[in-house]
Amino acid sequence: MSTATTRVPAPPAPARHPDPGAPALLLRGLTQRFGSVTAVDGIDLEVAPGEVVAFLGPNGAGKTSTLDVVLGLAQPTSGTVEVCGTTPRDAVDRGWISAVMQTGGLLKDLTVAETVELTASLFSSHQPLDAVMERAGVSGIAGRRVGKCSGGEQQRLRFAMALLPDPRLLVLDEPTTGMDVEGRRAFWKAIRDDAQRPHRGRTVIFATHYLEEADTYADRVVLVSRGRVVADGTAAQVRAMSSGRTVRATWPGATPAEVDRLGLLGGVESVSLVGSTVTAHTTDSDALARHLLSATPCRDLEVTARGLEDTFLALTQPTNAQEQR
Ligand SMILES: Nc1ncnc2c1ncn2[C@@H]1O[C@H](COP(=O)(O)OP(=O)(O)OP(=O)(O)O)[C@@H](O)[C@H]1O
Repeated sequence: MSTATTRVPAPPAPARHPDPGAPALLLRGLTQRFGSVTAVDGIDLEVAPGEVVAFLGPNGAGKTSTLDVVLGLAQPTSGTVEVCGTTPRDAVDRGWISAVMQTGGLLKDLTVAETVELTASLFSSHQPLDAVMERAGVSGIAGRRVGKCSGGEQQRLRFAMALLPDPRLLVLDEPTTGMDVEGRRAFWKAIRDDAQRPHRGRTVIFATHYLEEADTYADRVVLVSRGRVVADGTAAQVRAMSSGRTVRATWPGATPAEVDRLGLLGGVESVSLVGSTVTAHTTDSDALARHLLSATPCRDLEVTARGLEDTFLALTQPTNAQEQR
């Protein structure tokens, strides 16, 4: 009988760095259903290395369901996800992706430094502890017990823990919920300073329902509603998606019927009357302003570009037809 043995090739050594040409994140047709609820409804998204992306949407838009799949915490119903060119699980194992979640993961009797040290012991290799604490802005509170740290300090500590493997992709799920203004500012300063360090190329994706956070801290805003991407671009581009302007004026003694008739003018999308203030959204503000100043007793006329908030509402609020479904 032959005793020939079959040589089994050794598994390839783990790559220490992701393929530089691979997107930091690639979602194709990502769908997540929970029973009859479609939480994520076919999301396609490609994020390049180094981008800071806000995943913005109202409650229940599907942000957490998407990020859970990206982090390998859940399997999608259908569609594909690649993190740095590999599967989420593999990316987690290699330390290429890590997360700052809203809650959990902290023991309140340990100090900040002990927490970072304990977390570091779980990695086969990690960044120097002093360096991650410095970058996350917790060096000054190294000896403080976690239970005595404010919400913002605890989030910066989670950030320090997430930096230990020096991840290429950092995922933050509504990281500043419940923080005061100063805590939010300090947290975002630490995140931005880290992302802007030369040659790091760290990609950051953060879920938020704070418009101002998306506007201020993200290079790119991906607006999601009902499990779908409804806008994608810089904050300025997303704002411009709901074209048009807001025209506001004081109309003493206006009747609802008179104000409703403004809706018949070309370009007027909506009009409302509160007290004697008329507010209209229109794609032709010149024509509406001319009409208000010449054919009505309106005064104190104001024309403003739509804000991100108007766009957010316009793109995420259900239409009547959707409400009736
Ligand atoms: N495990 C689950 N079982 C059933 N339904 C779920 C589950 N997880 C999420 N959902 C539903 O899926 C939808 C999307 O939820 P998800 O938490 O992803 O939204 P979100 O944008 O993160 O919202 P929030 O900002 O409130 O956290 C919601 O309708 C939610 O109730």
